[in-house]
Amino acid sequence: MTSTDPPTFLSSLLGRYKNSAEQSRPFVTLTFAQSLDAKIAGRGGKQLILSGKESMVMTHWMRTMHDGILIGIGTALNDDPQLNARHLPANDSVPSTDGHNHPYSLPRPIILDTNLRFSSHSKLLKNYAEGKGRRPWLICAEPWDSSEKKEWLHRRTTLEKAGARTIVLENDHNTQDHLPIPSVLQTLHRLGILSVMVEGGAQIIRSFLSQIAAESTSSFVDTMIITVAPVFVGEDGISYNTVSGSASKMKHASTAMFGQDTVVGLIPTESVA
Ligand SMILES: NC(=O)C1=CN([C@@H]2O[C@H](COP(=O)(O)OP(=O)(O)OC[C@H]3O[C@@H](n4cnc5c(N)ncnc54)[C@H](OP(=O)(O)O)[C@@H]3O)[C@@H](O)[C@H]2O)C=CC1
Ligand SMILES: Nc1nc(O)c(N)c(N[C@@H]2O[C@H](COP(=O)(O)O)[C@@H](O)[C@H]2O)n1
Repeated sequence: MTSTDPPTFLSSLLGRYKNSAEQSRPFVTLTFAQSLDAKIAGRGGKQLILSGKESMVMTHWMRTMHDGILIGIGTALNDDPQLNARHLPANDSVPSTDGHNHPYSLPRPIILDTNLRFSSHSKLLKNYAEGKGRRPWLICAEPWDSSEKKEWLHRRTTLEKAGARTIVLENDHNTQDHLPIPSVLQTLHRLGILSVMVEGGAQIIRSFLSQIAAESTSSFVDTMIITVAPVFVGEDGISYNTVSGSASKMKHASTAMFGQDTVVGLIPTESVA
């Protein structure tokens, strides 16, 4: 392995993603970093850098191995993330594969944002405007209440002018509920996203775990990659909470150490390892 190759841990897990005509959704990797006491953020949602340098580099490799990277609007507003691969080694000998000014293939940022609360001053939009990142996609839904429509349309115009692409989900749901994961995935697949890395936060992780729990097999998550940092956050930290019925659907595939962090890979129970 050279410094310009992804870790074997990732290529073994994600090399299973082979597209076929029967596939109607992207391959899904659910991934996040947690503490020993299963917290993903600090008190009141304060962003915590739990991953050490080595596992953060691993996460950035993982980003380059997916067509899309999906987060919830809670994470987008709280963390103002960049979702790029800036921790990877500079390598001028590798040409950009996606027309942007960087040597690695960057995933498409995708934000589940029903009501278009995303900020037009976000780092994702700034990076896109500067040619340093892909155009972010916002998945949203029209409000059912017609009195909210005008404001919603105004926000949509503002965000599109700032560079975002808005994707309005078919109106088969109520905006009081979360965007339905199956239609989000089908829509992404139709738009050419064949693999997606789901990075969080807490509610998004919970929605995907609920989806796993609801199916007889894990037909919505192909791989879970969890970085466990050797720290305790304490009881006022934010947890995603386990979802009853999801645990038995995923089984251990491999574990690797990246610096001081333990990174665990899980695959659907019915898969052949
Ligand atoms: N340690 C780690 O690896 C990570 C930690 N984090 C942390 O997580 C925290 C943010 O988590 P949280 O506040 O829960 O926000 P999320 O990022 O999970 O976003 C939740 C919001 O997304 C929207 N949404 C739309 N569709 C769905 C759906 N199907 N399921 C769930 N949400 C949906 C909802 O807002 P609406 O109805 O308005 O659309 C919802 O309130 C931050 O503290 C961040 O630092 C985040 C990522 C990784
Ligand atoms: N792998 C990982 N380790 C942590 O310790 C984290 N806090 C996160 N968070 C996720 O990464 C996003 C920040 O990305 P950028 O550094 O801005 O590119 C954050 O929003 C979470 O999605 N991940």
